[in-house]
Order: sequence, then C-alpha cells, then structure tokens
Amino acid sequence: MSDAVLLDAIWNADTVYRPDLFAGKTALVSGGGSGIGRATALLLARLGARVVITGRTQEKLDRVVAYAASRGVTLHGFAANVREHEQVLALYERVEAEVGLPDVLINSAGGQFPQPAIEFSPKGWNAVVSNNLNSTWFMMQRAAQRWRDTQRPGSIVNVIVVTERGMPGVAHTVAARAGIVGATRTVAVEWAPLNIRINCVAPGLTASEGLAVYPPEAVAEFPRANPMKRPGTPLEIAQACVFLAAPSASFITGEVLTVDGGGKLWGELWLAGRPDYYRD
Ligand SMILES: CCCCC/C=C/C(=O)SCCNC(=O)CCNC(=O)[C@H](O)C(C)(C)COP(=O)(O)OP(=O)(O)OC[C@H]1O[C@@H](n2cnc3c(N)ncnc32)[C@H](O)[C@@H]1OP(=O)(O)O
Ligand SMILES: NC(=O)C1=CN([C@@H]2O[C@H](COP(=O)(O)OP(=O)(O)OC[C@H]3O[C@@H](n4cnc5c(N)ncnc54)[C@H](OP(=O)(O)O)[C@@H]3O)[C@@H](O)[C@H]2O)C=CC1
Repeated sequence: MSDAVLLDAIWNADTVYRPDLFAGKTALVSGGGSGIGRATALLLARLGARVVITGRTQEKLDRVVAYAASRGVTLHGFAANVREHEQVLALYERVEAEVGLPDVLINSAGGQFPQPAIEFSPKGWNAVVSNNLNSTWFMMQRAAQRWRDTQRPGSIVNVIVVTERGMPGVAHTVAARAGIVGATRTVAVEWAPLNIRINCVAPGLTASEGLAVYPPEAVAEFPRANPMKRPGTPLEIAQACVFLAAPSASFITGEVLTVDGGGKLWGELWLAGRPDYYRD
C-alpha cells in the first residue's frame, strides 16, 4: 500500500471518539514520522489536538506535516534523537515556546534488531536499551517535571512490546520494555499527587514500516503470531493509545493495555527465525 493510500485510510477511518475530544489540548508524539506514532498523531489531530511529532528524521516528519496540511490541519514536526537527554530538554523548550506545553505525551519512538540473544554485542545491547528504555524515560520524566513546575495535569502513554512470555530474537527490547513497565507502575504512584496518569500500550505484531528489519523466514511465519492470524494496523494501536490518553481512562493509571489480537493466549513469534529444535 502506498504512503498516500495508507495516510488517507488513517484519516478517513471510522473512530468511536468524538471529534472535539482533544480540543484545546496539545499532544507530543515521539516516533510520529511513521507507523504507530504517525497513526496516533493523525488520530489525535482529527480529534482536535494540537500535535507535535518528533523523530530523528526531519523528512519523515515533514511528510506527515504536509499530509495533515493537505487536510487543513497544522501539525508540527520537530526532529530530535530522544535517547539523548540534552535533545529531549531542547525539544521540550521548543515545543513549549512554539506550540505550548503538551497535555498528552505518547512515546512511540523505539525499535530493535532481531538476533539470538547469545550473539548480542555489548554495543548492540546498549543501543537497544538506550533506544527504548532511556529514551522513554527521558521523555516521560521531562513531561512530569514540566507538569509539576506549571501545576498542570498530564497523561502519558508508553508504547512497548508484549513482555509476559518474552520474545525470542529480541531479548534486549523485551528487557528494556519490561523496564518501562516497572518504571510506569512505580511513577503512577509517585506522580498521582501531581495529577499525572501514565499507562502502557503493548502492541502485538503490527503492520508498520518497522517490520522491514525482520528476515523473510520470520516474516513468513507472522500469520501464526495470534489467533486472528493477521497483524494489527497502526490505527488499531492508535485507538488504544487515544483511549488511555483521554478522559475515557480517567481512573486508569499504571496499567498495560495489550492490543495483540489474542497473541498472548495463542501464537508464536520467532523474530530471528525459528530454530530447528522448535520445528517438530
Ligand atoms: C509482538 C511483536 C513484536 C515484534 C515486532 C516488533 C516490531 C517493531 O518494533 S517494529 C518498529 C521498530 N522499528 C525498528 O525496530 C527500526 C529498526 N531498528 C533500528 O533502527 C536499530 O535496530 C536500532 C534500534 C538499534 C538503532 O540504534 P543505533 O544506535 O542507530 O544502532 P546502530 O545501527 O548504530 O547499531 C548499534 C549496534 O547495534 C548492533 N546491531 C545493530 N543492528 C544489528 C543487526 N541487524 N544485527 C546485529 N547487530 C546489530 C551492532 O552491534 C551495532 O554496532 P556496530 O556493529 O558497530 O554497527
Ligand atoms: N510494529 C510492530 O509489530 C510493533 C511495534 N512495537 C513498538 O511500537 C513502537 C512504534 O513502532 P512502529 O510504529 O511499528 O515502527 P516504526 O519503525 O515505524 O516507528 C518507530 C519510530 O520511532 C522513531 N525513532 C526510533 N528511534 C528514535 C530515537 N532515538 N529518537 C527519536 N525517534 C526515534 C523512528 O523514526 P526515526 O528513525 O526517523 O528516528 C520511527 O518513526 C516502537 O517502540 C516499536 O518497537 C511494539 C510491538 C509491535
């Protein structure tokens, strides 16, 4: 499917949310240049939010901004590498100066490479931990600090992976995301007095640009990932992010919402390919 068709599908899809759900609100979405982050950013914009997207690649952000503009909506695309703390601080300064302090933070930036864990190099392990655990931590801590300093409420949604059964081929990311779950549950308590809610969405296999890094033998088995025998769509994950970010989840904090077509109950994912031992 071409990018234009995909974007139109997200923009025109039915949603159960009312069109002014986020009117007057500002949302910051990391990873907003593609996949789940992009779908969430566009859905939030459709629901009336002022939206800032971030990611490392300005061109990807510009394409989403241009698409929204073609639909009469202003999005802002500010590039940053969110695993660099200094860049996160600078990003918040820019967002606050040019758009306004966010009310909602969606952390969708992240990623990993598939490899048997026994082969991980220290550099590879650190890259994935930094790109998923540190980046999300820097983003959520800064949001909380600014909400505390300005006495404003806020809502955070961290997009992670399903961690309960582990996931062969991506042990580094499962470790990093389990760290996010632990931090989320902990600060849900510490930050409740500040009127900050924080939750996670754990997507199962989702048809996004990110799947391009997996080997063909893994991709061939993707239909076995869940009982629905299909990947989710970025919009299906976005709808869950919106549910948790909005007042629909006003009494929910410290939770993980799994959106995986039942993959936790039935299914197999071998992201670096299935070893012979597990073939019979
Ligand atoms: C429930 C189902 C879930 C399963 C499906 C999940 C799907 C997704 O999450 S898709 C969305 C995410 N998108 C991506 O994953 C994007 C692709 N990934 C990356 O960009 C990289 O993997 C990255 C996250 C590690 C990027 O970090 P960066 O610091 O830029 O990494 P480098 O490329 O510089 O590499 C650092 C270091 O990492 C090791 N390494 C990197 N790639 C591989 C690889 N393919 N195989 C083995 N090792 C790799 C390596 O040690 C690198 O150092 P050098 O050897 O010196 O390059
Ligand atoms: N697709 C799937 O099957 C699943 C995805 N997930 C998770 O959902 C999240 C979104 O993935 P998805 O949309 O599918 O994949 P994408 O690869 O399309 O999206 C990831 C986005 O994150 C951005 N990003 C990555 N690293 C950084 C960084 N250090 N700083 C800023 N931006 C960064 C990338 O942009 P750029 O490279 O320009 O920086 C990219 O736009 C990820 O955390 C992913 O691991 C979880 C389970 C399943």
